[in-house]
Amino acid sequence: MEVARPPSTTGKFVVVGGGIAGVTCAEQLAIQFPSEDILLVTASPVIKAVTNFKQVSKVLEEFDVEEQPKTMLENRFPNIKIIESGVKQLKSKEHCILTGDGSQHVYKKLCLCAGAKPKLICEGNPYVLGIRDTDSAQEFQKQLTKAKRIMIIGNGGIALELVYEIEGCEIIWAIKDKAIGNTFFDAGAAEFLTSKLIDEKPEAIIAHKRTRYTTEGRKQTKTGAGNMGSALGPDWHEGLNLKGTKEFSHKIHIETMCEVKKIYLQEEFRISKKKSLPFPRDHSNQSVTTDKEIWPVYVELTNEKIYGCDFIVSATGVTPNTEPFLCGNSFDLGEDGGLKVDAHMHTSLSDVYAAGDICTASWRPSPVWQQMRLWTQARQMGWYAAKCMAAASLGESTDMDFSFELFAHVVLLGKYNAQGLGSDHELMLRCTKGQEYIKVVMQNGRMMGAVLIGETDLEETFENLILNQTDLSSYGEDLLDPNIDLEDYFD
Ligand SMILES: Cc1cc2nc3c(=O)[nH]c(=O)nc-3n(C[C@H](O)[C@H](O)[C@H](O)COP(=O)(O)OP(=O)(O)OC[C@H]3O[C@@H](n4cnc5c(N)ncnc54)[C@H](O)[C@@H]3O)c2cc1C
Ligand SMILES: NC(=O)C1=CN([C@@H]2O[C@H](COP(=O)(O)OP(=O)(O)OC[C@H]3O[C@@H](n4cnc5c(N)ncnc54)[C@H](OP(=O)(O)O)[C@@H]3O)[C@@H](O)[C@H]2O)C=CC1
Repeated sequence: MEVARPPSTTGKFVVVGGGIAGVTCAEQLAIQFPSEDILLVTASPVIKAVTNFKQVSKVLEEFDVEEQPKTMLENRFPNIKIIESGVKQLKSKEHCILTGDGSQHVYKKLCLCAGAKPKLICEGNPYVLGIRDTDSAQEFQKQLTKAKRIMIIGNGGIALELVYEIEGCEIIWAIKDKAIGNTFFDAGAAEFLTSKLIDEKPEAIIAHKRTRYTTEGRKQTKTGAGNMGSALGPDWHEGLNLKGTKEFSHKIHIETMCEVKKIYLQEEFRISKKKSLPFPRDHSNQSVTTDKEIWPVYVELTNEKIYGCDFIVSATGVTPNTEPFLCGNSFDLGEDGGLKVDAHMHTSLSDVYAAGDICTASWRPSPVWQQMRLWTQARQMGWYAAKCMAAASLGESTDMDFSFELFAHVVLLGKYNAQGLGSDHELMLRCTKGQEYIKVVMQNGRMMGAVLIGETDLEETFENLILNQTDLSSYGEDLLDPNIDLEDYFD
């Protein structure tokens, strides 16, 4: 009897992942090698493409991201062949990958761009949700329409956006830090934002002006059970109705400096005979009042408070999605579990590159750059990985891309939170309540980073000051004097 043999391909370049990093990498390879077939293997039926890209200044960039059917990419680049199947195994010694549909694809150079997945506070609990892709965002929306109260854990990008966006549902927001938004802002910026929480949505304040995100036919793009879609991005909640069962707009209570100690399901909680707290309206009698409502799930915090809720959102960061590639391969991994890459986006395995959320940048970074798992960096890394793969295959050398000279993301520049600068730095602030918040981080008279919230028009000037490491000691505090037009001085 004849046994059907799995299809097999041989390509010079194979890219895994249909997110920003993988698609940008495949596009660049397709441009550089128009007569070669570039194989893009992805688990999701839709891909993420960068459109309307504009270099605003040396490092600041503006672009839109579109979720598109894969045929659109193949039409734009006829030499890109997309295979919709998840990689199950990497056989790095044989230079091939095996996919879920039973095929085998041989590569000369491979770039892994399989993204990351939510790092949940508790795996396998149906009341603990993470948000990553279109499917998980829709599941969250579905649960929210039935909810009266939810708990949000985490103090990063997703939590910050959710607390502003959700309406008609009580939110208990539990954070490890003293102030909100710690991943992106310091306490001063957080206070500026908190005072606005009541009257304005953050987009108006943080001005997500550099990236826009659109989906084509969101409903038709389900990835199906078990398959991971690519990560969402700015405006991901547009088109989702983030409304609970109640009529009010926002009701948020923040519990600071605490973590989750234990999660009880309803029955476990009943047996434990512990008491849960109502939504805190009056802090003075919080300790004596108990919640009469029966909730599906209860969360005990490390500050001993217990709240019942409909479900919990674990917005507690991501873990690089390395699992399908590790078996039988001795990759060097970063502390965060990502595939370590060198200054040429090359992993520790021969001819295997990585870019985007899956990788951990392990080169010696510029003093004003750090890795953050963001869209902007996924695009830059995908583009640069393609450049390095092309150069290596042509026997040419490459210089580190300029985008890694200075960290720049929306309103944040360089070491905006004095990351890694030790105690030997100064902060200067200019804040006009409700209008602008400007912070600069100075070290030895040089600007190392900045936060610019509001219409400050200082982005380019500050970018130049940081990149050039101009000696600003003679200006002292006048640097932020609103009567001095900095642009005239330094542009
Ligand atoms: C809710 C949310 C909001 C965000 N908002 C912002 C924002 O405002 N600004 C910003 O800069 N960043 C934002 N981010 C972060 C940003 O989306 C990610 O950093 C970026 O998209 C990562 O791109 P990537 O290509 O590395 O990975 P992903 O986009 O995760 O793509 C990974 C791809 O790999 C595929 N894949 C996975 N496993 C396999 C496998 N085994 N075989 C084949 N294919 C596989 C997936 O299907 C997917 O196509 C947000 C993230 C989330 C979750
Ligand atoms: N506007 C933007 O740029 C946005 C970007 N994103 C990106 O999407 C990805 C996922 O977002 P998100 O989940 O918010 O991740 P982030 O990495 O932004 O934030 C995670 C937050 O959770 C905290 N945390 C981690 N573990 C625990 C724990 N066990 N208990 C309590 N708190 C914990 C972290 O604190 P600590 O750091 O102290 O560990 C941090 O405050 C990230 O890559 C993020 O950058 C998402 C939305 C918007």
